[in-house]
Amino acid sequence: MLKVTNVGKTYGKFTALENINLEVADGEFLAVMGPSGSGKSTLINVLGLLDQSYTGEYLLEDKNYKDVNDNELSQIRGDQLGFVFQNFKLLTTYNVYENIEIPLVYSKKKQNKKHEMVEDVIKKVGLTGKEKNRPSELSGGQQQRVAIARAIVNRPKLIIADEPTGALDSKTGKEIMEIFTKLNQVGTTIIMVTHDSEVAEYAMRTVYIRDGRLYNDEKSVKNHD
Ligand SMILES: Nc1ncnc2c1ncn2[C@@H]1O[C@H](COP(=O)(O)OP(=O)(O)OP(=O)(O)O)[C@@H](O)[C@H]1O
Repeated sequence: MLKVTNVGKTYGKFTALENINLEVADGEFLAVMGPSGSGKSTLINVLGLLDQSYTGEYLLEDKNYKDVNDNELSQIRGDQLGFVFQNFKLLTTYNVYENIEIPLVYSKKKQNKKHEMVEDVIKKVGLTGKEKNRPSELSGGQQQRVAIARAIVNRPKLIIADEPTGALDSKTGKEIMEIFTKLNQVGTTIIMVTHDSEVAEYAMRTVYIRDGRLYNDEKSVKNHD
């Protein structure tokens, strides 16, 4: 799915990522753990094609998008990637259906096909009957379900989730992780940032980031100190 080779990122004199090497296979479910400020979001921004100003090489499905312009990049993001964030990032004036439909707005698919795709993901995340509700009328867990439905409606190859359970109580968080597990079981590749080791257990593999460096296991992080 993707290969990161010797990637680095600086903000002025500050090194946020250093010599990152990472390969993620098709169908993997990877958790990225690390303390606050360790570089998790910075890494995810590179992987999600949201930040092009890094050094080293990042290949997504063997392609290097470093010199692609912003317009093309947002199209590639829309076609190939699905994003889920801690604070859901739903549009408050849109209802559930309209929020989920957003990634399909520029798609050339027929209207009835789009409708079918939206209804299909609404069913998958268990929100049937809530189509007309606004986000403010939903619980946190339901809002995250909307965000997941929006992330998967275009059938992306890769889902990038940044602390998807961070704003949820543990029971609701578990329900959300069960949705991710099911998506992974049907072949979706997932990269998830989390602070929570219980949440990371849903992933097949965990990598650790500390001071902008990536480690394959917790022991090697500790040995580094
Ligand atoms: N735009 C920026 N300008 C300068 N420094 C930045 C910028 N963005 C992030 N940083 C710094 O880079 C480091 C890594 O930040 P990043 O947001 O990737 O951490 P994180 O691991 O995602 O943290 P958290 O878990 O708190 O979200 C931090 O020390 C942060 O202060």
